[in-house]
Amino acid sequence: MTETKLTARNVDVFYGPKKAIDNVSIDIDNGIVTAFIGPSGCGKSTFLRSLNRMNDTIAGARVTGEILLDGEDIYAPTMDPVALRARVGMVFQKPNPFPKSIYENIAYGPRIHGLAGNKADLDVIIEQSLTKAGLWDEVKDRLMDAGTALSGGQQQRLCIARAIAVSPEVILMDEPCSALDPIATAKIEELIDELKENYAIVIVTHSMQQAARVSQRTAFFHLGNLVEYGETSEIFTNPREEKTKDYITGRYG
Ligand SMILES: Nc1ncnc2c1ncn2[C@@H]1O[C@H](COP(=O)(O)OP(=O)(O)OP(=O)(O)O)[C@@H](O)[C@H]1O
Repeated sequence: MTETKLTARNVDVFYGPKKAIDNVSIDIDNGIVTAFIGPSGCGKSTFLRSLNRMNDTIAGARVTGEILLDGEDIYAPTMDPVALRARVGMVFQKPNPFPKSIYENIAYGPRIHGLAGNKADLDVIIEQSLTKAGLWDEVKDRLMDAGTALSGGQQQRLCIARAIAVSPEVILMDEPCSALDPIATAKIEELIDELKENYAIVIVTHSMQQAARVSQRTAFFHLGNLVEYGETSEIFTNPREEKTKDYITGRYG
């Protein structure tokens, strides 16, 4: 049984006068991976960013409608966006470790959110986060090395560990494998599969094969609209909408 973690109701997103997302409503469940697919420019990243108020950081971007996290309005004036982004973490297309040690990359979040009382607590969080991200064995003997000295795939797992370190409920991933080779991609996909037990995961991907491999639900976007949303197996074998069928059979996009 899954439970709804995030609910979007009638969400529009504008960049200045231009509407990039048009009246999207969707429920995103806990314990599964939800994939956002669709042709370039259809609004996948824009909608993803609205789920943890990352669009707040873009001048001219405006979100209307309602987005609820466990029933709580994330755009309410009482919601602190920094605290929200710890609960709804994000991993980007290009791995973006801070120019600091592996240790400090993970320690930063728990420190600013007051999650560790002392160094021993922090050490535990760091080991646990790196273990969950499948990176501990590779880095345990060089935690003071620069995060940027790791391979691209390791850097992406470091960024996942950094997101995990602040105990998020949701992890948003915006094309997390697009800068990685197939082996590093396979590792991240395995990791996503393991992590889904404990989080709601949303992944934007250009790869339909990846969506089919990692997700249980798929949302197909086109020109700012959510065209179809359902079980991934249904979307890929028996889509209801003609537009979805055209996209998954490679007719455009
Ligand atoms: N910062 C911005 N300022 C103005 N317009 C933007 C901005 N970011 C995106 N857009 C526009 O909003 C629309 C949706 O873009 P978005 O990046 O969300 O699509 P996408 O489906 O994620 O695309 P891609 O798959 O190519 O990454 C596009 O028309 C894009 O040009």
